[in-house]
Amino acid sequence: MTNQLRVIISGGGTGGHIFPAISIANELKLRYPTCEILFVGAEDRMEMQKVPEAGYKIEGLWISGIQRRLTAKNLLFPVKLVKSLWKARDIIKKFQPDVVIGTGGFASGPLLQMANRENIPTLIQEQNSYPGITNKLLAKGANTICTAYPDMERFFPSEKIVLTGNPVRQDLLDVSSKREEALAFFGIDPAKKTVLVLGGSLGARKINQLVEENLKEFAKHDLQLLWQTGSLYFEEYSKYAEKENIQTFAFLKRMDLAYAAADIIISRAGAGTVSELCIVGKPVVFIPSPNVAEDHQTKNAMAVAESDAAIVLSESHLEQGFRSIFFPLVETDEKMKSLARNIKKLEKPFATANIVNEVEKLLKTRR
Ligand SMILES: CC(=O)N[C@H]1[C@@H](OP(=O)(O)OP(=O)(O)OC[C@H]2O[C@@H](n3ccc(=O)[nH]c3=O)[C@H](O)[C@@H]2O)O[C@H](CO)[C@@H](O)[C@@H]1O
Repeated sequence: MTNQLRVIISGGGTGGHIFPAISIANELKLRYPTCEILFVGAEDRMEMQKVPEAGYKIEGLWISGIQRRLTAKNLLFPVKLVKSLWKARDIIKKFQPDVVIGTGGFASGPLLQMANRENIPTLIQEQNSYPGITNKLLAKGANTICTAYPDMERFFPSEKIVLTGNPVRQDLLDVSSKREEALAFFGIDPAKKTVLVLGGSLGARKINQLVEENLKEFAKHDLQLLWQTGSLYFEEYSKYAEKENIQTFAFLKRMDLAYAAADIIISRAGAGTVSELCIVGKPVVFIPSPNVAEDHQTKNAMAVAESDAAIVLSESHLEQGFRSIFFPLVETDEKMKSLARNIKKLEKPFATANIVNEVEKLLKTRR
């Protein structure tokens, strides 16, 4: 290792892989202010915008996942993979990292694969209770595997696993002190309850439809909405923002303030969001996406619900279940408070620090 620490972090495709990567980078910068950090992502995905916004350099690989159907994209996959492996090797040779960290998503595949070949130590971070395909493939070559859920020995070699929790951005750690700032930022009425609606980093069509169908009910209960539609659906739903008490967002840049303003949250159950909601400590109604591998969002949400710390509604029960559960809940202060108290007990605020401790252990082996 040279004097100046050099780290490559690779992950992306969705916010669920990008934001953990950025949190780890921020913690590294805090401990090693002069360290050089390079991100590697997939050329046309969200990380190419979010990472520079967070102040880091990123290089893109021409890579995507394999679709389950036979498509033109699939036919291109082997070509993309070979080109990405070459580019990953060039990046590694040029940047000379001391350690490479992967947070999941397709770009981390070729990058960590090449790092393994060059004998550079690698650490992977798995956010979910059911691992993504890239991390499953990379586990064999990785030195350390940081997980957020117990019992991951089913998927990964047990001697490499360290249960750390999911990294959460530093600015989300103290939302309780930001209530006033948040109300002013969104210009909302402190006398009314605020419902924050989250569809995950890409937005959720089903949740948007649910909110649209219930707009009159929200108004009847005097609730104001901060509604993250996702950029794909923003045009369709932004028209409602002309109504009083409704604000729509393609993507919320100040999640800290959105969480701080909320009295209750309706949300998808992506692993990162679940970890953040435990730290935020507010009542949550989860509507897990049924369209993810092994139904892992339901497992993420159920892990919280088992401690009486959140309500879980499956998409197939929304029509019968949502109105009869959500609106009475908003009006039952005791239940709202107990959900908030219980979810807070599940927080893991030191996950990022623990992951960087593991990175440091790997660096020592290299010295
Ligand atoms: C459809 C899909 O494949 N979802 C997966 C994806 O979810 P997704 O990309 O939605 O990821 P998460 O729920 O884990 O994290 C979302 C992140 O985006 C941030 N955020 C979200 C909305 C917004 O407007 N602003 C903002 O900053 C959240 O604060 C959070 O940090 O990755 C997760 C982690 O691997 C998985 O558990 C999910 O199943």
